[in-house]
Amino acid sequence: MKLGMIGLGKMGFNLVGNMLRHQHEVVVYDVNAEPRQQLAEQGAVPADSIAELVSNLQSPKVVWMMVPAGEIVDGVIDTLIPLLSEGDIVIDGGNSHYKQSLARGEKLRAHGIHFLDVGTSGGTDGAAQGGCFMIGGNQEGFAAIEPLFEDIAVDQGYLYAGKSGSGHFLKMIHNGIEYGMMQSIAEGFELLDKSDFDYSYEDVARVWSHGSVIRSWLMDLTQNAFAKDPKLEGISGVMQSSGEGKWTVETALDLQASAPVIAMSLFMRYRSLESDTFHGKIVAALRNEFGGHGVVKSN
Ligand SMILES: O=C(CO)[C@H](O)[C@H](O)COP(=O)(O)O
Repeated sequence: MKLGMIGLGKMGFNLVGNMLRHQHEVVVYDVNAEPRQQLAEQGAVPADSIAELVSNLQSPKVVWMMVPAGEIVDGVIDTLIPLLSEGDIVIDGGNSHYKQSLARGEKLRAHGIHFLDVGTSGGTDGAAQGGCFMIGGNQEGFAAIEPLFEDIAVDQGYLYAGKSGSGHFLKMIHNGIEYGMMQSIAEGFELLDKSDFDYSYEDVARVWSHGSVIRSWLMDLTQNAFAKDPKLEGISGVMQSSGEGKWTVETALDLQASAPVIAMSLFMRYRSLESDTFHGKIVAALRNEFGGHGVVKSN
């Protein structure tokens, strides 16, 4: 099929490569000219603007957005609306908040445009070789492009989950699980590191990756990371986050559901951004006040 891709960062770029390998025709646009040019060399049709991209498509026009979550998504949708017609399909494959996807679905529905909110997982390799897609939104729109997902997903790696928002909700929960799993793996290795035993962490990750209950892609990636740097001395322990863990915890609070592992994983990320804390000083001061316990003086 023929479709347009807006946003050629790591994920969008690799998805286009995957689509081209499966003989789909892809018209590509990004604010940066370089990835457009690189993909043109692989057979994509480069466009200099969103309007040019849309004019290169046939009805029903299918436009996939792979741009950073937030205002940029709304900006692209506002640009697309006057360029599209009833029955056309807009896909948001980024990590948007599901509530925003619900609202965007409504907005596009008012123009007769189908909207699909698609959570995309599998990292950059998955995007290039076969990813995992969690799809919400208009069922008619999904049915029209299901063959695309059959091609670009790993075997059984796509799911039409239901109404608008359900794809991005599923991806948000997936990322919450991801936080908890990564934190748990990390804590296990921290305990090994603090013990009296002398382990090769690469070997440990390898053996845990083979037949153990905790074997997983994340464990494979742990092995890869230790293979490159046996004690990870080249990187600091600052753990950034881009919002999905926070949204998962906010959702747990809204639902009055308990999600302690995911919540603590999120807070551990925040803690890693600070080298010292005011609350730490207070607890240390109080221990000193009530028990005369020693404090570490600051420089
Ligand atoms: O969606 C992803 C993986 O599934 C992205 O890599 C996302 O950035 C991960 O979340 P965070 O940046 O908060 O760790």
